[in-house]
Amino acid sequence: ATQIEWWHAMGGANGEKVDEMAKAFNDSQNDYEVKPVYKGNYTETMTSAIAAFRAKQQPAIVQVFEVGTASMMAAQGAIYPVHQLMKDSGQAFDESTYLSAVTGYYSNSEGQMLSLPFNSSTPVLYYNKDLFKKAGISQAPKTWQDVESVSKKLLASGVTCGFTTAWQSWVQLENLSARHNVPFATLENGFGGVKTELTFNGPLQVAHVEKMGEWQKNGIFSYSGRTNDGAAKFYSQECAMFTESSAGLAGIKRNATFDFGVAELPYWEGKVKQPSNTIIGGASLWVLQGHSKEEYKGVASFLSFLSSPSVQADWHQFSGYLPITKAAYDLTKKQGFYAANSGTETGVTQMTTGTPTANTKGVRLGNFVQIRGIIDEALESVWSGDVNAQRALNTAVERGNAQLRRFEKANN
Ligand SMILES: O=P(O)(O)OC[C@H](O)CO
Repeated sequence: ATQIEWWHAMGGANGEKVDEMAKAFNDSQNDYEVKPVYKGNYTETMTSAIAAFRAKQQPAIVQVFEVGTASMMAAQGAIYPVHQLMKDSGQAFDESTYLSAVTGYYSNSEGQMLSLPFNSSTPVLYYNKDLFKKAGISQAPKTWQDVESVSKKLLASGVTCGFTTAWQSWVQLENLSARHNVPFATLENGFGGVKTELTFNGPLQVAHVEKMGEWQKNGIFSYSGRTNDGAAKFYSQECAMFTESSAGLAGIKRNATFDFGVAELPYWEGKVKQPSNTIIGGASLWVLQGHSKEEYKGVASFLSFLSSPSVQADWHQFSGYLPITKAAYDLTKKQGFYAANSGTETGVTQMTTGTPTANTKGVRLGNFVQIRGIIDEALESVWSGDVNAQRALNTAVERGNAQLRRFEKANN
């Protein structure tokens, strides 16, 4: 069989599921063998793929997080656009069967899909129902004001921390901005071109980060690191709430020894009438140039397999990643999964309510990996009490804009 390498960043429960999916594809036919290779976290996987490409050792498929999207789109000689691959391989491929809220992010200006949004997510709030009960709280928080008042009750009942967060830039700045229909960057958050400039140092973001700085001091918030390390504090019941990707679900289901609920990402009451949709995260599968026609036929067949309603629905239900096709969503509904597993539809409805605006389609920036690092440093300087929110965000905007100008120069 023709071998196809698939580099990915899925660890833990979702990593095991990835192996299972590749095996199911391999067992379903005799021509191709997909070999999934775990390359570390998202940044490590992307860095390895770039290095491998330079050394002409690149895999046929690589999973790249949403942060790397603009860079991948710009790497024209290195990628094989998925819509083109499907056409060249004679695979049936209808872009309209995918959820537009998801595919819009990974399509070019002509609406053609450049990568396959294999695992798209959006952030939600997980909460520990047992600890809530003990503290006499009967409702999940809807607003950040609620998060504060609920946390005070939790702390009074003996809980160590109100909430922690995963992916602080994604949840507490990128999605915070979208939820309040406020720009994170100019030119439609970067969708409008490489001349985009960061704007996340506005009044909404500054007030939120300032508040979180205060909460870090009084125990309402507890910082846990840049990716999803906060999960450990939620599992151990140190923190009663956790803002994290919808795909945190697989790990929580496996590790939580308590009853938990899923609520929508909070918003600030008084700062927006109706909160807007949250935005996309997770990753997509990019096909890289430099392989044989036969391998590409296998890749196309594998991508069709991954998009098929039963495989998609199973992956969505197991992981908490969004269903990428309407058929997978309908199938999940028909199977009674949402009704039987309360909270599992939260991410989907939150992501697809209302019509996306220029501020809520997503964030697509060049050198975003570096910009996330700059934002992480800025936020950490606030959590440690060294710098105030306004100054920290001003500095991050200034340093981030320098990264954007560098990208503009290289890609204009
Ligand atoms: O945990 P994931 O895979 O949903 O990804 C979350 C963020 O989008 C990473 O940038």
